[in-house]
Amino acid sequence: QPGDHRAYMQLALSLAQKSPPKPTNYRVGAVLVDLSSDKILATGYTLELPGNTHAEQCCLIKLAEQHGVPEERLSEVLPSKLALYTTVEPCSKRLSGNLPCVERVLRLAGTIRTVYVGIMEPETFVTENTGRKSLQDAGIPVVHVEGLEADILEVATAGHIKS
Ligand SMILES: Nc1nc(=O)c(N)c(NC[C@H](O)[C@H](O)[C@H](O)COP(=O)(O)O)[nH]1
Ligand SMILES: [Zn+2]
Repeated sequence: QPGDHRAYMQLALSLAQKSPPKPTNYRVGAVLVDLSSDKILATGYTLELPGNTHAEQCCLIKLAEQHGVPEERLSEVLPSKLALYTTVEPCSKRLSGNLPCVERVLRLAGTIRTVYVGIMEPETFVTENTGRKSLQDAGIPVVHVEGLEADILEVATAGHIKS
């Protein structure tokens, strides 16, 4: 129901506000929800975990550690109907060269069923985020949860040098 989506996106935004501002990325929050139980399996925000980590990546790292499996084998241990909420759409390319979150989500296709996003990625670092198409081509709908765009963008870019 729309109300739930908004609540999860609002939670993701509150997580994003914990991210240390940096000029070279966005401050993003993510929540991974088990649709069968409506329980939150993991939360994450940009740079929460050591290394140049993304919000979505932090959710997956935490679950991999909890279950004692590598991230790419999470679909063997997680419930089979999950939804990922992320304030900014998953990245399809990272200037650092690290594995993009779209790839991380695609590895879990069939487990992560839907991706809910607050805004599409701005063009500051990557001019065209091709993630939405990749996900939808893999049968993972990307759904825009409306209403928080201005707040999400403000939080996401708080570390950027304002021209
Ligand atoms: N969805 C998403 N979640 C994040 O937690 C995050 N930081 C970004 N940001 C996307 C942006 O395109 C990359 O941050 C830059 O391309 C720099 O790449 P690194 O972050 O240094 O790997 N996007
Ligand atoms: Zn990412």
